[in-house]
Parts: sequence; structure tokens; C-alpha cells
Amino acid sequence: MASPPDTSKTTKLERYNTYIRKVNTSKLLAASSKLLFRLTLLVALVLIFFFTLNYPPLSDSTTTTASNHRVLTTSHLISSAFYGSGASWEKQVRRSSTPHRPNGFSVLVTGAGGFVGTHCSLALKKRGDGVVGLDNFNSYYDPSLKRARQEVLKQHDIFIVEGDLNDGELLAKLFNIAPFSHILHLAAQAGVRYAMQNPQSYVKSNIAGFVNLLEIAKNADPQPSIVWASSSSVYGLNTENPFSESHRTDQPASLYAATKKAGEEIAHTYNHIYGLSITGLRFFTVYGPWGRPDMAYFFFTKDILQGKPINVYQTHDEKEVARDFTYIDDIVKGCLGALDTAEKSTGKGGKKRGPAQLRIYNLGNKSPVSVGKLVSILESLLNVKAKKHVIKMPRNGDVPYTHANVSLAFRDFGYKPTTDLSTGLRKFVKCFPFKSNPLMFRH
Ligand SMILES: O=C(O)[C@H]1O[C@H](OP(=O)(O)OP(=O)(O)OC[C@H]2O[C@@H](n3ccc(=O)[nH]c3=O)[C@H](O)[C@@H]2O)[C@H](O)[C@@H](O)[C@H]1O
Repeated sequence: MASPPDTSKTTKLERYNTYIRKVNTSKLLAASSKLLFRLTLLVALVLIFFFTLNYPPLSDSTTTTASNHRVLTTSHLISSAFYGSGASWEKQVRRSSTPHRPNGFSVLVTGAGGFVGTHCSLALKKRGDGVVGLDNFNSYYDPSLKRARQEVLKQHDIFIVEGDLNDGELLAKLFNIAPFSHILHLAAQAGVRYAMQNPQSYVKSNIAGFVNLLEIAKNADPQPSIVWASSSSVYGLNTENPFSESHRTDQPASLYAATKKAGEEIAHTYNHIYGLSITGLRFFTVYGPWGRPDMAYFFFTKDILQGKPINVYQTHDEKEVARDFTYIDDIVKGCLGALDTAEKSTGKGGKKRGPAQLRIYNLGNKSPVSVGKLVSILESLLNVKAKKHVIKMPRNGDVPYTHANVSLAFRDFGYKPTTDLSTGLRKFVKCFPFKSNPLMFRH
């Protein structure tokens, strides 16, 4: 019978192997818990960082585009996170809003990345007022043009807060940081013809956004005085000429015009109930350097230079259409004149304490020019013959003719337009295109 195998050696070996395995497992466990701890710490730090920044809710930090789509790009998220709030953001708001002249204004300029907003912000800053901009940089037209304007403002120490008029929380916060003496409200969904494509964007900006701004203004202490952009389009189908503030404005031809007219009525309500001092300015087809690419003079210039055909509208009875084209520098003077003569609001913390100023003015050029003439001025400035298609004005909200009587604005703040269309277009063409030419602002 065979003797049983000697197992004493294998048992020892197994015990040794088990011991080694245990040691390795505990080492592994220790290493992974260290790693887990570090990872948790990192995640916690990142979370704390973002929460202390306390940027506005995501819905508000998105940009509502002209096509009513919400655009949330990486760069937007980053800019919301870094510019939405936080200590350094508040410091920038405070610094930018502080005037640098005795009795200077502190002005919140909405739509500061826009055409008129940028020019007005620079003019205010230049004379020593504090200016904070607000803009949602939507994509109704190429936002890179708005970004280029923002860059110019930045070079002049003007800070633009990136946000939407409908973001009440953000607006309230701004007023808590900076007790603005004035609001220059220029943010809007512009464009007459586009209203047929995207009606809701007009309601959202020009009505809901305006009401939201007035709600914040009425609750502010002190209440600011408000100057805002209405439009020549409110005259709609009015046939009296030249257009005076006393003429009828109850026949708007486009939804754009209807929302601006609604704004004028809403202004009346807030003035009446809350004592807000409000001045509406009816701008007449404003043009000039750094203008809006959706406007005819701008895209005509681009298309003529590129050899593309342009549509020149005429009325259905084959008359020329005409506009009281108004140069940007004249409009800036009008806006500053309105701000300078705006009386203080009389209410406090949402309660009226007495009657307050309510005004409306035309800001035009007193001198209508036909679109045909506009094209021939451009042809001679560009030295290129336009490929003109003369067509009947589509039924898209356009009106055939505008002509401003500006005697009221002249009487109350010396408004006197001084730039004719040829001179203004020469200045426009000289610095076209703008993105590559940021030094062309002369304020
Ligand atoms: O004063 C205002 O309150 C408005 O002014 C501006 O509207 P409008 O006066 O209509 O300017 P704009 O579009 O440049 O058309 C100029 C002319 O070209 C004609 N036009 C237009 C397009 C075309 O293809 N062909 C053409 O002949 C067209 O029939 C018109 O006769 C602002 O855009 C608007 O936001 C608002 O501020």
C-alpha cells in the first residue's frame, strides 16, 4: 500500500499565497479609496466654484434667437458662467455704472451691442456718465458684428451684461448693485418685414421685455427716468405729412409697428400708475457706420459690391417709395437731449407720489429721399453700377413714405439734424465693412 503524499509543504505554500493576496488587496483598496477621495474633492471644488458664481438660471442665460430657437453654445455657457454674476462681475457693473463728472448720470443702456445702443453708450461715456450695457446678443443678424461692437465698448471701459430683458432676476440684481438714474431702452426686435416670419419674437422683446423692464424700474428706489426707442412705423397708414406727434397712430401696417405702438400705450400706463418718467423717441430709418445688416442701405451696399441684383420697391400705383433716412450722429444727439431734459420719476418702491413726465418725440431728418435716389448715391460712392430690379412693394408691412416733423424735439431739447443722406452714406461707405475696422467710431 502506497504511503499518503506529504502535504505539509503545499499547505504552507497555499497559506503564504493567501497572505500575499490579502496584502495586495488591502493595498489596492487603500490606493483606490485615496483616488476616490481625491476625485470627490475635485468634483466638490468644481461644484462650489460654479455655485458661488451664482449665475442666472439656465433659461435666462440662453439667447432667444430671431428664429425663436434657443441657442446654447459652449462659448455662451462659458460667458454666462463668467459674466452672469459673482464678485468680479459685480465689481465690473459698479465700476462701469459710476459717472466721472459732477452730477453725471448712471445709465443702463439696453441693446448696447446694437447699432444705436453702441453709439449712444460711447457718447454718454465720453461726456463722463456711467454706462452699463445689457444685451442678449441674439442672432437676428450676425452676432459677430455685435461682438465687435462690444469689443469697442470694452476698449472704452463700458461693460455689457449678457442677458435678456425678460430675465427679471438679473434686472433686479443689476438695480441692487447700481442705482441707475436713467434707462436708455433700445433693446428690441427690429425690422418691419421680418415680423411676418417670426411674430412671436416681437411680442417677446417689444412687449413682454418692455413690461418686465418697467416692472423692475417701478420697484426701484430711486426710480430711474426712462428714455426708449419707439419708431416712425407707428404712423402706419397715416396720410398727413410731415408726420407730427399729434397725428393718428392707430393704423399700424406691420406687427413691428403694432408692438411699438403698444409700447407707447404701456408707457402711458406705467407713468400713470407708478409715476415713472418716460420719454418715447420715434426713430426714422436710422443709418450709419456699424449699422444693421438687415437694413436696405446696408445690404444694398454689400450686394452692389458683390455684383448681386437688388430689389428696389415702388408703390402699387408705380410711385417711388421714400424714407426720412436719419444719420446716427443726429439720433445720438436726440437721445442725449431727451435724457438731459428727462425729469425725475416721482414714485418710490412701486408707489406713485405725484404726476410724472410722459413725452413722445419724432427724431427724423425732415427730408425724405426715394429708395431710387439712395441707390444712385451708393452707386456713385462705390463707383459700381447696381443691378436694379424695380418691383412692386410686397405686402409685407412696409409703408410707402415717411417724413418727420421734428419741431417738438427742437423746442424741448434743441434737436436739429445736420447730416444729409449723401454725407451720411459717404461716412458709412468709408468704413464698410465694420468687423475688420473697429477704430472707425469717432465718439
Ligand atoms: O423708421 C423705423 O422705425 C424703421 O426703420 C427701418 O425700417 P425701414 O424704414 O423699412 O428701413 P429699411 O428696411 O432699411 O428699408 C428702407 C427702404 O428700402 C425699401 N426696400 C427695402 C428692402 C428691399 O429689398 N428693397 C427696398 O426697396 C423699403 O421699402 C424702404 O422704403 C428699420 O429697419 C426698422 O427697424 C424701424 O426702425
